[in-house]
Amino acid sequence: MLDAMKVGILTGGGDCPGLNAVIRAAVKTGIARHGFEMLGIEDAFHGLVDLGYQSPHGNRWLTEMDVRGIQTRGGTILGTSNRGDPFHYVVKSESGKEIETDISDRVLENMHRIGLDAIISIGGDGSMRIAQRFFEKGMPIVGVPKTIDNDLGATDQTFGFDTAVCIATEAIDRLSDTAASHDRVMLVEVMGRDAGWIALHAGLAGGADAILIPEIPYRIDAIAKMIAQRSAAKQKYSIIVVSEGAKPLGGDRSIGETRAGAMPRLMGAGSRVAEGLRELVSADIRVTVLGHIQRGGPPSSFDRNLATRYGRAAADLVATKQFGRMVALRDGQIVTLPIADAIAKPKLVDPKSEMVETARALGTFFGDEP
Ligand SMILES: Nc1ncnc2c1ncn2[C@@H]1O[C@H](COP(=O)(O)OP(=O)(O)OP(=O)(O)O)[C@@H](O)[C@H]1O
Ligand SMILES: O=P(O)(O)OC[C@H]1O[C@](O)(CO)[C@@H](O)[C@@H]1O
Ligand SMILES: [Mg+2]
Repeated sequence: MLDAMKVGILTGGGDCPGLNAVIRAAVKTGIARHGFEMLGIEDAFHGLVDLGYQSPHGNRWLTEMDVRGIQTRGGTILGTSNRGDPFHYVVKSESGKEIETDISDRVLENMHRIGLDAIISIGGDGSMRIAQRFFEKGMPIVGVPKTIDNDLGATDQTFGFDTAVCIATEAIDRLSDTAASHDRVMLVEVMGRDAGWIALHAGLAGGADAILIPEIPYRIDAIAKMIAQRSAAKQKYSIIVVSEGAKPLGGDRSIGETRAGAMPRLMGAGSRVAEGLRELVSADIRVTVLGHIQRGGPPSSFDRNLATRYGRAAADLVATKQFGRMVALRDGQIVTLPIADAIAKPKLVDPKSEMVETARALGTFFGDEP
């Protein structure tokens, strides 16, 4: 009899609703259909950088019991990391300075030491870039696209996005009540990095008066004019959704902290718009930053099902040894394609898209008109 395939599964990048549903589907399909032994790797690649890594569980063999019912839970039972790319691993030099180094060979050695035959990597653009580099170094790896940002190419949607949009929409609904009651300008800052997907979808669903996305740089005087026009038309309040990556025309994103081995943190886009507006309008202005609320909690049924379909398809990809490929959603169907295609270019909002045009048709302002 052939030995069972040993398959490692890990989650990388920021957590997002639906990760546990992928893990459950891949583990159940892997064990029951393909006879795999499934190793849960802790905190993205950290569990393969150091086989003694425990934070707090360490790597562990997963049974069907371990994944029972977890599709309803946010977060990831495996833990994750958005700092720890093995090709740019951060270590402390003798002087205490943080420096980046390539420890990818160690990850491959450790993988062979445990006897793993394949890896399922669940992650966003950052994780897929890492997966592609490992594939090019000979690692048998398949990808599953996740991220609330929905910025990964080659798939119509990543799981987690739908839940994040639902949370942001609910927040806009709630803030609209206060805005209307107090005649205020309410700014809602949402996540999404350099893509305006969450802002666009939640803003349209919540009937926002303005949506500021990275793909359409804004002019603060134009937003002030919109507020004045609304006020003159007896609409004394305004809801403005601001992507964390939004930027003024000719300006740059609002960046907070930068740390070695991690993407720069986007911070302060909403406050920056508020500060600009305070100089131009007399209305009372408040800023709400939704932050990580968008990433936690139970996934929507759409995300659970998408994640479940992805997890099953990823296990099937491993069983048929189709490495270097990622599962994706295309026109409602689960398909597979090279990971390289998914990372070729980020998926951004097209300012001329039907959805933007629909919002404009309803009077939504994008901050770009005189
Ligand atoms: N699988 C991983 N293992 C270790 N580090 C990772 C992994 N994935 C991403 N990182 C680190 O996190 C950084 C940020 O990645 P990024 O935040 O883009 O994650 P992602 O996978 O795209 O998911 P998301 O965008 O949803 O957070 C990467 O540049 C890398 O340093
Ligand atoms: O959890 P962290 O490290 O603050 O990362 C926040 C970033 O991760 C995401 O939530 C997902 O990529 C982005 O929308 C956001 O910019
Ligand atoms: Mg990303």
